[in-house]
Amino acid sequence: MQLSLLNQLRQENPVVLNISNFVTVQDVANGLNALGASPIMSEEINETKEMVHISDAVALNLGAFSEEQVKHIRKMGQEANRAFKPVVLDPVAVGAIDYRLQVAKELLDEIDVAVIRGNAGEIAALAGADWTSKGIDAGQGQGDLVEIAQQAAQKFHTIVLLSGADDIITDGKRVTIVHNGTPLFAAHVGSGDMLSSIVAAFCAVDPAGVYEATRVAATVFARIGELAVGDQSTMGPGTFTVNLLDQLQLAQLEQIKQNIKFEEA
Ligand SMILES: Nc1ncnc2c1ncn2[C@@H]1O[C@H](COP(=O)(O)OP(=O)(O)OP(=O)(O)O)[C@@H](O)[C@H]1O
Ligand SMILES: Cc1ncsc1CCO
Ligand SMILES: [Mg+2]
Repeated sequence: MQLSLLNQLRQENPVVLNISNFVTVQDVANGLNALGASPIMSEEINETKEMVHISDAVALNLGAFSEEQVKHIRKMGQEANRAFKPVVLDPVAVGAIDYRLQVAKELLDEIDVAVIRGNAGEIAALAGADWTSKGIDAGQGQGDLVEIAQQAAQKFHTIVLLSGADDIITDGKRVTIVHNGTPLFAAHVGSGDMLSSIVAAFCAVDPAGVYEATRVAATVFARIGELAVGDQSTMGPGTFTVNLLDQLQLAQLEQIKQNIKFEEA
């Protein structure tokens, strides 16, 4: 795996344009900034073209959209397609709310999305698989998550990153499973949103290799979570959040490379 993309990202400092949600906007901005990218957020549709022009990648988060924001998201995605800037979509809670699923599918029809990053419930809903989601959380189901991720990737012609205890990255055929990470990620609302924007940052560094960029992003983020926990046996989400932000900036490639656990299929 080309983990050295992290150093390239830190050198290039790509601008990542985000449609964020009001819950996690600061996590996303500070997470990108600490890692070595340059975040910018927008809530004004009239600046879309200029915003996309100055950006290297776009992350569209469906966490708390309104009808107005959907118009903005559509325009931003289409503008990014015209400018050949990679687009990442985070389909928050589409497994729990049918209306969200419908909007997400419409956007996927209208925008050429490079990567969909969601949890099991979200990706299962997009794939049309049997699964019970719970709000923004993954929920429960019986299906094989690798197959579900592959189905979603084939259906929408994208790379899919299905995150959770294991992260599954697939283009519909190739599969990488990353075992690194910590359950404390799930105790911090916004871990997933941070990851989606970080995927966009890696895609900006290597737009020709979205699959590689996505699996590197997942691995780097998971290892940084582990470094944030360190050898402490008890840690709560408060300290984890602070340490995560620190490690996003401080963690060096050599530390990240230690103890990588992934398999390819
Ligand atoms: N139990 C776990 N063990 C290890 N890593 C985990 C676990 N749960 C989540 N993660 C990691 O947390 C990060 C966010 O993924 P997650 O699937 O929790 O996103 P999400 O459900 O969209 O989160 P949110 O919407 O609350 O921000 C990923 O890097 C994932 O690998
Ligand atoms: C809690 C929550 N509600 C809508 S978005 C969000 C943050 C996770 O994306
Ligand atoms: Mg999420």
